[in-house]
Amino acid sequence: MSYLLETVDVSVAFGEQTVINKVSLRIPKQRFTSIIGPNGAGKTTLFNLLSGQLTPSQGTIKYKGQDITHLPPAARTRLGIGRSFQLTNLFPKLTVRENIRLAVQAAQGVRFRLWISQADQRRQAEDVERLLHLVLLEKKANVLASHLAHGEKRKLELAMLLGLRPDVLLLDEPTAGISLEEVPAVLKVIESIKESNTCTIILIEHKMDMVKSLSDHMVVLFHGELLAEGTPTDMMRNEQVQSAYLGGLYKHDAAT
Ligand SMILES: Nc1ncnc2c1ncn2[C@@H]1O[C@H](COP(=O)(O)OP(=O)(O)OP(=O)(O)O)[C@@H](O)[C@H]1O
Repeated sequence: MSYLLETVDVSVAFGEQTVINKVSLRIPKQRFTSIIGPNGAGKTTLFNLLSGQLTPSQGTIKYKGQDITHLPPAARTRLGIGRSFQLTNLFPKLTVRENIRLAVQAAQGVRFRLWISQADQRRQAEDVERLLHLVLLEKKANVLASHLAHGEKRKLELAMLLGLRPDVLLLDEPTAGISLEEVPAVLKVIESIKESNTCTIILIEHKMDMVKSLSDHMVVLFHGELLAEGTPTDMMRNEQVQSAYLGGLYKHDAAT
């Protein structure tokens, strides 16, 4: 199996507290990997290491075999690592279609060109419509982003990320903060992205049940350490994982 992203013995400490402790991970290419673990396990910190918001105090991060440990976030984005940023990248006064068009144009580098060919324009328009369809926002294409419900904003954010044509998509709790009724639609969009087979997806989530049917591979973090990894079925059966979630090591409704 080929691996896209790899961490080798990566650690991070904030003051006295070691938040990620010697984590070695290999993320398989073109697969759906979920990083799960209870609150405070270190999931977001690990994402920050992958996307470049944080530099590890120890260890190495590799992307397509290249050492990216000290590359800043923008350089990683250019290499094809796309990360969702909890709705901060939307333009509220533009319509849904205009928002997606901006992302598609950025990927084609046409925003800074004075002239673009008709073929490029056509390709751009086709891309925008394809993404609108993929994230189930066709009926909202002409609505201002600021007028969307929270779950719809999440879907728009996904379309914009995909517009940038990433090789790997880092999704940080994509259903967090949205209403229960909207969760299935957002999960359906994520499933469609998976089925489109265009990129490797890494998602963090603290509720195991939410992502077990979507995931090919699961990584379980606990107290900053890699507790276990494997298929969702293996993880559901794994006694250490069960006790981390259910057996009093962690008293929360995280597994439900
Ligand atoms: N910038 C920071 N400074 C100090 N401590 C931090 C910082 N960021 C995270 N932490 C601590 O690191 C630990 C892991 O946090 P992190 O956000 O990575 O966990 P998580 O698994 O993503 O949790 P959640 O599911 O609640 O988002 C927590 O104890 C948190 O308080």
